[in-house]
Amino acid sequence: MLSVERLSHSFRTGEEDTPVLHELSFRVEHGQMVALLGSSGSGKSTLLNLMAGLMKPTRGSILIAGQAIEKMNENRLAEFRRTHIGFIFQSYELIPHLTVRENVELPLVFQSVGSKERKERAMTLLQQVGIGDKSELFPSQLSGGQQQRVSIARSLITKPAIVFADEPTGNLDTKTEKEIIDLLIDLNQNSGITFVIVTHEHEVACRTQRILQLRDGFLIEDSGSQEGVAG
Ligand SMILES: Nc1ncnc2c1ncn2[C@@H]1O[C@H](COP(=O)(O)OP(=O)(O)OP(=O)(O)O)[C@@H](O)[C@H]1O
Repeated sequence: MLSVERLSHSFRTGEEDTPVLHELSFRVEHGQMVALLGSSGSGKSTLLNLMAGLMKPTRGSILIAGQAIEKMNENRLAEFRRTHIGFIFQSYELIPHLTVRENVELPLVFQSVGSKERKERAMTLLQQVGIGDKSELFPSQLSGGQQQRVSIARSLITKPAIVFADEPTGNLDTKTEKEIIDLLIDLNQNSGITFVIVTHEHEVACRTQRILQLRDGFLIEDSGSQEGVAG
C-alpha cells in the first residue's frame, strides 16, 4: 500500500544543506492504522509532506498503491493525490460558505461526478461519521469535533487508497479527542480504511495498531516490525 524506501531529505538554508530525515524505510499494509509519533522538530511534517507528494525527497522512494510518486510530474501527481490520497488536517480546512454536505461533496466536483451521486455518497458518509442530521448547516454552526467529522467524511469521499491525518485531534479537548480517535478506529476496523496519523501525543499513538517513532529525523522505533529498527 505505502512503501517508503531509504528516504532522506535535506533543506537548503543559505550555503548549507540541513539533513532532516535520514534513510527511512518502512511499509504500511492495506488496512493498517499507523501512528507517526515524534516530538516537535523530529521531522513528522516533512515526512508527511513527502508521503503526500507535496514535496520531492532529496533521496529515496515513496510508493503508494505500487506507484513511485517522486517520479510523477506535477499534473500527474495532482491527479494522483485527488484520486488516491485522503487528508485530514488539524484545523479541518472546511470552506465556510459551503454547507457541510457541499464540503464533503467538493472532491467529487473535481472528478466531474454528477450531483445526485455526489449527494448520495456525501449523505452516506455523513451518517457513517455520526452527523447525518447536520448536512445543511455551515461549518461555523458546528463544534470542533463535528467539524473534524466533516473533514473525515470529505477525506473518504473519493475512496482513497490511504488517508493521512495531520494531528487530527490537536485542536480538540480530551473527550472529543477520544471520540474522534474512536471514529478513526471504527472506520479502520469496519471499513478497512488505511490511516497514517501524525501526532506528538503518546495517548493518541498508543491507540493505533502500530507506532513509528521519529527522533531527530531517524526512525527509532517501529512497534509493528518483527526485525526492529537498525541504528
Ligand atoms: N522549509 C524548511 N527549511 C529549512 N528547515 C526546515 C524547513 N521545514 C522544516 N525544517 C526543519 O526540519 C526539521 C523537522 O521539521 P518538521 O516540521 O518536519 O518537524 P515536526 O516533527 O513536524 O515538528 P512539529 O511537530 O513542530 O510540526 C526541523 O528542524 C525544522 O526546523
